[in-house]
Amino acid sequence: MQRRPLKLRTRESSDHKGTFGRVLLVGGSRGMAGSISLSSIAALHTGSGLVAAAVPDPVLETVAGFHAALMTIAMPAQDGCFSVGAWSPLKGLISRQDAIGVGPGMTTNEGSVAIVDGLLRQRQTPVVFDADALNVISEHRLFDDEAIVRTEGDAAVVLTPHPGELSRLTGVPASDGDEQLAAAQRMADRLGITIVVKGGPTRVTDGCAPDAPGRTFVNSTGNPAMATAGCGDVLTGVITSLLGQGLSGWDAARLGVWIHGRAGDVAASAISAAGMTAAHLVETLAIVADEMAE
Ligand SMILES: NC(=O)C1=CN([C@@H]2O[C@H](COP(=O)(O)OP(=O)(O)OC[C@H]3O[C@@H](n4cnc5c(N)ncnc54)[C@H](O)[C@@H]3O)[C@@H](O)[C@H]2O)[C@@H](O)CC1
Ligand SMILES: Nc1ncnc2c1ncn2[C@@H]1O[C@H](COP(=O)(O)OP(=O)(O)O)[C@@H](O)[C@H]1O
Ligand SMILES: [Mg+2]
Repeated sequence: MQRRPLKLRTRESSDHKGTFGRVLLVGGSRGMAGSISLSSIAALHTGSGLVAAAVPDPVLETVAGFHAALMTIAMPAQDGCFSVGAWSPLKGLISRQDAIGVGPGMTTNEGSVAIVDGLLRQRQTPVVFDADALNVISEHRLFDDEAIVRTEGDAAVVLTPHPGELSRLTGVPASDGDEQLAAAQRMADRLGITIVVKGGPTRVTDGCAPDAPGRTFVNSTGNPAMATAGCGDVLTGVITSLLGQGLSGWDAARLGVWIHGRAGDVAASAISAAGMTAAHLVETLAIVADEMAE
């Protein structure tokens, strides 16, 4: 089996939905309802017990229509996106979640800024920041504030930038892969977080182990068929699910990119490199998910 980084335990008869975590995906907007739906369904297909999507009210029915098992929570909206009034009800949901994933399809409007800033300042629930959540961090330089640095005992923070998002976060051009990884390692060490540098191959770097600064994992799965809309949104749901199942940021990110790439490899050979979409990826994820525990 291609260098799986770690192994999940197998399921037992005494297990129940709570055993596998309750997670919340936050994102979506009119025109980008699919992104947060892919993240949410990916969390279900990675084994979460309970998954809800907190979305702007106008897209709730669209998101809910993607999967009967998915719960949806309507948030205050303006022009089809989160309004600044969305942070208050969302804040009230945090303590009940085992993990949160935020960013896919949310846009970088003022409602998104309030949500991302608030999720960065809380320390009790693990959070994956992806897509427009990363763009909000870049545009408003939220990482300049030392108050968001994670220390021992704080819940995990995992970032999942593609090279374009990482370029906005670090100022290092997407064309300079090695320097982008070095900048990500420095950022992970400074902030005490985990960063998934997506691409071919994907690398994971982590600053949470005092005795192993900048530790890095190079993923051995995945392929260019995954260069298609929504495949990163799927990964957000995978890592959120594994955080919700009790894994650390380092473990959830490494195992998450590994099983995500495995699903991409199986889907590409079953469908075709050009024809595969994120919809195929998220379905194949459900088929290969047990490889995390075999
Ligand atoms: N169905 C949906 O609702 C979808 C919504 N999406 C959302 O759309 C928003 C914008 O995300 P996008 O990623 O599409 O747009 P971005 O503008 O953030 O990133 C796309 C650009 O980033 C650069 N880039 C990305 N990967 C690169 C690489 N490996 N090497 C060099 N340059 C690279 C390229 O310039 C590319 O045009 C996000 O919120 C995302 O979640 C997308 O995920 C697509 C699907
Ligand atoms: N050439 C490639 N080889 C391996 N994986 C790839 C390749 N191109 C893209 N991917 C993977 O596909 C995903 C793309 O993420 P992203 O650009 O955020 O997609 P989206 O935002 O559209 O969902 C990442 O997980 C990335 O690692
Ligand atoms: Mg993306």
